[in-house]
Amino acid sequence: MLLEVKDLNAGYATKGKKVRAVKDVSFYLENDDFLGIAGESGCGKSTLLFSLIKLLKNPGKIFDGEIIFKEKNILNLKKEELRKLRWKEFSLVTQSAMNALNPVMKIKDQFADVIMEHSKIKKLEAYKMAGDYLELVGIQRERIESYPHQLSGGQKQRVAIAMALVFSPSLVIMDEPTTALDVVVQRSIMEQIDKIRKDKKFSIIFVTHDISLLFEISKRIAIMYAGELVEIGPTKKVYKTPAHPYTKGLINSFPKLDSEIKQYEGIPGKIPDLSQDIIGCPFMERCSLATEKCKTKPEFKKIDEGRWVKCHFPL
Ligand SMILES: Nc1ncnc2c1ncn2[C@@H]1O[C@H](COP(=O)(O)OP(=O)(O)OP(=O)(O)O)[C@@H](O)[C@H]1O
Repeated sequence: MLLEVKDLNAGYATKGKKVRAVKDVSFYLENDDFLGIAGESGCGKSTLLFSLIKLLKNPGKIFDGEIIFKEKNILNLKKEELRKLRWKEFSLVTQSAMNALNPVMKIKDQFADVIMEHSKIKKLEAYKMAGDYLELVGIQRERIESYPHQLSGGQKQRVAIAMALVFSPSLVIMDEPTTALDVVVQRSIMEQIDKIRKDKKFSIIFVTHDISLLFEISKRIAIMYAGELVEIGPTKKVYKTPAHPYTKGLINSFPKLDSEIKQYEGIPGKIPDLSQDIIGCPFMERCSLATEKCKTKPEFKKIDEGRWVKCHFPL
């Protein structure tokens, strides 16, 4: 087991208001796994990702729970211990990663900075690694001599991804890594990342608004609703036989590549206010199958091998 998350609660406490963006979330991640996280805007996906590697920024806070990464509870680690794990054991790629590149430094020196700060590797070797990793993500190695402004947006984002992979971490967290790019470039980058992942056998947790890409490319999928994890399982099975009514609604709300049907339905209603206490199932107000029982909180229960759902009446 690479990562185990137990009853994680996180969110934002400001001016007497507490937003519970991640509520009692539990799941695990194996080595060589590719977990996609789906859910509507504001359901807590980014808060969850940043909590996992303790990078939640103020006023964000982890309230309680456990995050066990390679048998260590991340939440008990001191700053210095955590710093040693970053880049080497886990790394992060965000939508704006490419903007974090220094405009007045050649790509090779940006690699060298990261590599030399976290290892005893010397400059020339770091330059060679920069070239190797650029090639890995589909950029000619000569481009290590370029400055960021000489690269396209897609290339810059590939550079940021290459940097996140340079120490072969076991876990790469990706929060909308390709959203700033056009759809064709997005797909091609994600397909390439998955190829590298399979080859090097690391794990990815991935968030994107492109739900069809998420369903196509991930091995397992987690569905979040109003801060809660409502379903998790192998992607193909979840797609074919969604167990939570919200998952079914979400699948019906995006166009399918394999279908003639051009019309797709949205889910009426909106996600509840996360600063209010939610009693019972958070999806109850929008669910056509809801009964009196849904006023009580459903448990996250196992329904099949590797599949869990939080619903009193799974489909
Ligand atoms: N700095 C903050 N202060 C207060 N509340 C916040 C802050 N950042 C996020 N939130 C709230 O936390 C909840 C979850 O936000 P989060 O960004 O994790 O969701 P998300 O699913 O990643 O959304 P999106 O898909 O739009 O990125 C939302 O209700 C959001 O308004």
